[in-house]
Amino acid sequence: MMLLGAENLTVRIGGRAIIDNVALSVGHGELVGLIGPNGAGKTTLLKACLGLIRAAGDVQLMDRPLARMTPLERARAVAYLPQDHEIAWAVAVRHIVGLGRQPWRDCSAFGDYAGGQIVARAMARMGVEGLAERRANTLSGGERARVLIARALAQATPLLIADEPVAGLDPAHQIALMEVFASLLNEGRSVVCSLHDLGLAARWCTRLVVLSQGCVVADGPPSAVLRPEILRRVYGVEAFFGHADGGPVVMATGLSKK
Ligand SMILES: Nc1ncnc2c1ncn2[C@@H]1O[C@H](COP(=O)(O)OP(=O)(O)OP(=O)(O)O)[C@@H](O)[C@H]1O
Repeated sequence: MMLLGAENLTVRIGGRAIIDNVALSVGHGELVGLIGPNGAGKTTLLKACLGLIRAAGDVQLMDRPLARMTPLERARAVAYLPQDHEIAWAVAVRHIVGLGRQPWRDCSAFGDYAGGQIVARAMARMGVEGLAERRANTLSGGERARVLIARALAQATPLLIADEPVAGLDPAHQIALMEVFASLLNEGRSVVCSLHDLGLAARWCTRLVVLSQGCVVADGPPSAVLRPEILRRVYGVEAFFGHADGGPVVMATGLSKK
């Protein structure tokens, strides 16, 4: 079963194809990094896969047409972390994370017990247990991001779609987050996340999809995708490629000569 299957996906805004005939499929146990320059269409593609914007083409979630799923069915299939990490409400962090349980409210045979455990686990995974009673609108940017990721984890969906989840996180929290994502794969769950950090993409993702001007220009394992000619063509950068303990290292070192 595919968790996500998108075909012939096209998004037109103001007469321009922002997403141009894209195919994207995600199976179980994949950590897919969506990379590409600013304005390539990453956010638009993720939103189209979630049914959040109008798109032509076919999207299936767990082998079912997205268009025919109810909002509740969608919420049980996929969790979404938007790029904007705003929390306007002055409510306790544990309530924000608890919102992730909303799609499952009526189906626990044990009342709130199982849901409470899942919320606690999600907060522990993201290291925000100590913030449980804090008002969410008093958090730092990085804390807010981690709380919202915990909320998405509490939704306990097979698929998590995260738009730039590491933005605003310090290096330790970036790595911790990628470790959390990787740990979901053992449970058969999958993550699709847009990333700007090629080093994280190289080291943690099982697969990279490169978007450029609304088109997928590469799709494969990081070692096949993060090649000098692709980075030069797509980003206009030269990069350092190396190896360190535990995996590959990629870092943009300069702009390519025009
Ligand atoms: N509602 C809209 N109206 C006009 N243009 C739009 C709209 N939404 C997106 N675009 C344009 O579509 C293109 C793709 O935007 P998108 O946000 O998907 O890119 P992105 O790859 O996520 O970029 P970034 O890395 O900067 O976040 C951009 O040129 C953007 O200006």
